[in-house]
Amino acid sequence: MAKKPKPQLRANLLKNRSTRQRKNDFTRDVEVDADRVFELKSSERVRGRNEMSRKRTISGATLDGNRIVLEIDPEKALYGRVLSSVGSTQCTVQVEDGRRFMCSVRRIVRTVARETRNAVVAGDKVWITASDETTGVIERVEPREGVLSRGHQNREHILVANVSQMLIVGSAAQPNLKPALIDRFLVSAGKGGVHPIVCVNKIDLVDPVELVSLLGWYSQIGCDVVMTSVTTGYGVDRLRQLLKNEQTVFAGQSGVGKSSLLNAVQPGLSLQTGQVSEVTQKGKHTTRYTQLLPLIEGGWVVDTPGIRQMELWDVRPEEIEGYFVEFRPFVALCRFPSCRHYREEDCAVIRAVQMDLIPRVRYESYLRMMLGDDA
Ligand SMILES: Nc1nc2c(ncn2[C@@H]2O[C@H](COP(=O)(O)OP(=O)(O)OP(=O)(O)O)[C@@H](O)[C@H]2O)c(=O)[nH]1
Ligand SMILES: [Zn+2]
Repeated sequence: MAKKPKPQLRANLLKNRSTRQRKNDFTRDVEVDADRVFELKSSERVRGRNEMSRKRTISGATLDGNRIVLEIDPEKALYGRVLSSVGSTQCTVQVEDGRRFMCSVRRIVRTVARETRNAVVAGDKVWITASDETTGVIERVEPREGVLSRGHQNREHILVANVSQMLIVGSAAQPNLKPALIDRFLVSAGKGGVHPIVCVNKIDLVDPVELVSLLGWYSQIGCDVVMTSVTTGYGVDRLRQLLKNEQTVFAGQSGVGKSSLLNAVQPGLSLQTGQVSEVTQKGKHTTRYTQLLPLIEGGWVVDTPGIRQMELWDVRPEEIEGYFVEFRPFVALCRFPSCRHYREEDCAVIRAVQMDLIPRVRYESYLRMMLGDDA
């Protein structure tokens, strides 16, 4: 039987390396599709075609709607998850049967990625072919859901992909609970499209009744809420249940007990924090990178310094209001459509705060974020 020809896809690719250019060999229809695929920024689109883009034929790819899908060999390919990616070239992938492979990335995978730097990131679901027992090549990256990133648009740096929830850890005391910080993390979770869980640890140090009203508010705006004490073991089982089969990023200020909680959930977990030595012109540095820690009961957690310090995640001031979900019923009632709910006349949000329909702590968090006061 004649061998089925490999599907071919002609696409207008962002030029990411300088090889020969082909001119005048495009068809208009495909070109439009390809533009959609790459969602070129308008600034890039107005540049001369020869400067920024060129035509290429990709063998072994098909178009699924707007997306280029790279062909894989179903007999050979293994499905897995990227546990860590150092410099986006050396990726550790754990496949479904639990084996781990150190993988490089097939060049075409970078070529079809919208941004080469983010072609493969920790958390990605990928198809690989094994070269031997311990090494392999990444052949395809599945579409991402729940992406935590830093920076904007074409300067975006994706920290971790396919996160389903964020565990926002605070401590009842030592250090004191900081609702403003919890609220910042909530905005980040909202922006990344991941479900928030508010965890208040060290409840052995206070009377839990003091926390009920605040935590009630968090529960009302759709967060899961859990109180824990690593010292007494209170709440640890419930936390373990919340983490099971989920992809969870740990966030929270230093000293609140994130590492202690990880170890309480699964002994030894927090010791696995990733570290690499990097030699640069300024000498040798130790860089910690994003690493997924698989849970024995299913799912995985991410606990990385870069992700813990969420103040790095830029959210524009005018975006913030949208992440304070309890403001929503009132925003439309403000006199000015552009109301920032700060000093404007006839602001329905401020009225709602005065009537205790919106908790004052949440409103204060909003103002701090909107006005850029991180103190
Ligand atoms: N009383 C009390 N102390 C706790 C509890 N959980 C953690 N601690 C203590 O709090 C301190 C900080 O805990 P860590 O687990 O290192 O906190 P962390 O959030 O990982 O801190 P960073 O690594 O700096 O981000 C340690 O001395 C822990 O023993 C708790 O539930 N109750
Ligand atoms: Zn207003």
